[in-house]
Amino acid sequence: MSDIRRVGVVGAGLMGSGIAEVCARAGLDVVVADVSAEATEAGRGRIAASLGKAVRGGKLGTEDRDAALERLRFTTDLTDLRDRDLVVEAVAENEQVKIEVFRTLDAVVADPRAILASNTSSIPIAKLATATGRPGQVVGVHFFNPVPVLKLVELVPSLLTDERTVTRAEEFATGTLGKQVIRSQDRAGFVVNALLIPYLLAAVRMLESGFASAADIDAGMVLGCAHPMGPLRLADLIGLDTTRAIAESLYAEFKEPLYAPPPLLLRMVDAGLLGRKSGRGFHDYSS
Ligand SMILES: NC(=O)c1ccc[n+]([C@@H]2O[C@H](COP(=O)([O-])OP(=O)(O)OC[C@H]3O[C@@H](n4cnc5c(N)ncnc54)[C@H](O)[C@@H]3O)[C@@H](O)[C@H]2O)c1
Repeated sequence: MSDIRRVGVVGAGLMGSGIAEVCARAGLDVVVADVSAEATEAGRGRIAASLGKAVRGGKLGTEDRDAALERLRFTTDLTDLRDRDLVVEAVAENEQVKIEVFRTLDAVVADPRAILASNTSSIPIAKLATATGRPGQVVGVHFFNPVPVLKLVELVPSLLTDERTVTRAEEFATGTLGKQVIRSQDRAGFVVNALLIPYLLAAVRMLESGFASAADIDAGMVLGCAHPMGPLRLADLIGLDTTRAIAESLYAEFKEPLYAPPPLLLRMVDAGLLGRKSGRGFHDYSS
């Protein structure tokens, strides 16, 4: 049984709010930090909406929903994470921003045994670990979107992670959160994104070249391959800024053209068309 009871989550976006929700539903005390009150309020709203959906779907009782909400606190001050046993970083996919967060967590989190985990999709864990004075305690714990629904967690030790940290993180993900774990070496993209992102980028290139419409590309993979959603809708769900950032990390690591983000994806992010979270991406979500 995991000894981790007090969890911190940095970043209250799509993933941070999902991670905070599953931790609160598992009975843990959770503090969620973001840069502004607007961001923490948006995170709180996302969690409340997701819990409401679980209640309506008969997966959660109203008392359990209320108890989960009571276990969550929100802050804009990372020093509120001082007493945490585990902190999961889920800020934007930007190496410099993440390194700064890890430096601060290293200075703030009091227990030297506490685990500092990253939900990064593609940034090497070793780079985040060496920003701290406790690289043995830093590990990748990569959840999937939507976190309350998808079972998988990729566990990514760096060359510097202690085996005890890996075991504790695995016990937490499986025993406490009920997730299924696969292990990956510390390579950009780990297992799933190294396979998934080239496929999503190929769909963007297909659209960009006029080969087929967005609706037909998505319908092709849903109806022809029984995928639950097509690649362009999936990129919209991940967020086009996040998809672009993961592709850039993969390209920087492997220098393979199949990982290079196509110009259409770059321009859509420049234009603020980020997918579902902004209301428009390859498809329209405004209504
Ligand atoms: N979107 C996905 O499908 C998905 C899946 C798995 C992993 N991830 C990874 O999870 C991480 C977060 O992605 P997301 O989709 O939740 O992004 P998002 O844009 O929805 O949320 C990022 C949040 O981080 C906050 N933030 C930025 N800088 C911060 C700082 N210095 N301190 C505190 N908060 C800060 C932002 O205000 C925002 O609320 C990324 O590393 C991403 O690669 C994303």
